[in-house]
Amino acid sequence: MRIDVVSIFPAYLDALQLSLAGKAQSSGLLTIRTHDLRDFTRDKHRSVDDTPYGGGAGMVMKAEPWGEALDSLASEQAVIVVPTPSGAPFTQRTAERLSAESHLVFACGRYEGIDQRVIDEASDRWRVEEISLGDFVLNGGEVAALAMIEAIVRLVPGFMGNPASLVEESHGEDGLLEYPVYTKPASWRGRDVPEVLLSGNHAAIAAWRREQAVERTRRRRPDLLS
Ligand SMILES: N#Cc1c(-c2ccc3ccn(Cc4cccnc4)c3c2)n[nH]c1N
Repeated sequence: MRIDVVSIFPAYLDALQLSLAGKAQSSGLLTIRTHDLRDFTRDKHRSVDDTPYGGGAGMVMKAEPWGEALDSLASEQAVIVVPTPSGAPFTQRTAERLSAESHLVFACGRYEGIDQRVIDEASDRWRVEEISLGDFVLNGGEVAALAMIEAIVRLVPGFMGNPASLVEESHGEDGLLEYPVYTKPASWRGRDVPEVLLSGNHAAIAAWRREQAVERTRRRRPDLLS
């Protein structure tokens, strides 16, 4: 999989070179490249924003640099992912679907957003997905792109050292939240690991974990049970 990320703050995405993403890149599973939108400007001030038509507060990202950037970076089979507060919710299903793609181009906006004509023109040439990380307001798309990319690349076959760790996950196939987890020591500050987890009785452990997952989901995310 190839991922290109375009931003006026490309250094925001440096974290992707760490941890698993960095390892996957060295193994050839994944190529992640970040790009500065200003490198696609043609004026001496390297302008990327201007005042909004129709008035209103803030600035809007100019169409020209984005057009040049997508022309240069997006392959025919690319999916253009546009993080935006007005997008469709990003879910585990979204991550699963995008993890099957060969090329993703993340367009990270700032200010009040990107000139709509960029999205409209791109939609005539590529698959475009406007996606929101959640119902809260960020100052730009970079943090959302980081989260989405991490959720996506960990599902790429061969990426996670132990694929089994992908099986029992919160928001996984059964739609429940994850059960509580414990490790050594068996007793810590007077708090003991639940006996069943030390029993070696795998059926009882599985039943306890399911019960915990259902109870946790009922308390924290009743919407997942409806
Ligand atoms: N995904 C996602 C997001 C964003 C987000 C993503 C991209 C941009 C580009 C600019 N802003 C600021 C801005 C703020 C308010 C209105 N319009 C724009 C962005 C916010 N905010 N919250 C999310 N879940």
